[in-house]
Amino acid sequence: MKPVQVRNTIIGEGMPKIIVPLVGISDLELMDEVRAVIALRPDIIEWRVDQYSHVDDMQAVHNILKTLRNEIKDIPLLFTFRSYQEGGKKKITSSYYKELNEFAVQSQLVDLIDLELFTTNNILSYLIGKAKLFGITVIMSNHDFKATPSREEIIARLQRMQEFDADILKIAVMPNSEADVLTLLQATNMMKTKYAERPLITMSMAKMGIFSRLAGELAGSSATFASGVSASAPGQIPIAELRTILENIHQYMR
Ligand SMILES: O=C1C[C@@](O)(C(=O)O)C[C@@H](O)[C@@H]1O
Repeated sequence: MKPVQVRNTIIGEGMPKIIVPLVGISDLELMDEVRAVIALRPDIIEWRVDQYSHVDDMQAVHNILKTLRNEIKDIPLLFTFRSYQEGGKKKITSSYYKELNEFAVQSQLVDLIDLELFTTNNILSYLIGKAKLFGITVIMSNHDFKATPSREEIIARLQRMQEFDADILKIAVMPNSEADVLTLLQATNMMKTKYAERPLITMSMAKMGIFSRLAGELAGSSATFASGVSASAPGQIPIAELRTILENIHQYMR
């Protein structure tokens, strides 16, 4: 597996990287939130654009994105519009999904972009092409907020992302039993050891899935999401506590 470097952060090497989301809905909230999150020293900051109340106003998105970029300086910034079907806040058309992500890629203000696997094929291929052209790292993603697919299905989805030439492959699933958490961890480890040429990010959500957010170094997930000011998905734990756990595992595991 080849690590991916984004600014000074190397994903796929050493301790799993910690990503903290921004979920503010107004400009004011986002400004307060970004300052608080920077102070928590995340490896990567994710802007969950679907949470932003002016997401359908491209000029507003552009303005706040410039401000966020100025604030966070050299910390890698991930731009994520999470679709409504996959747990996001806002319903938009597929043409606006295309427009928004294309704008982000071309803006030179973001370092990574989240593109969902289950986006219409031609839009997905188009956006990946654009991202490659502009040197933006693509995290391709899939989310199941209801259940955990079989180990084979999880691996198949991650393989499809790799076939699309995504730089990083990500899946988040919901456990309905402890065994489901182990299924996600097994799928991650099988993918990593047998098929993955690129870094993976995997998690089993909610309280039951917490182990998966800590076990990246064992199972093969190269990054994990922690909460900063607020969580963006069930099961995220505060960054300071997560970092202590990951550092202890890193120190005593090798
Ligand atoms: O895809 C993910 C993972 C996530 O859903 C989680 O479970 O931590 C949180 C989201 O903000 C992010 O875009």
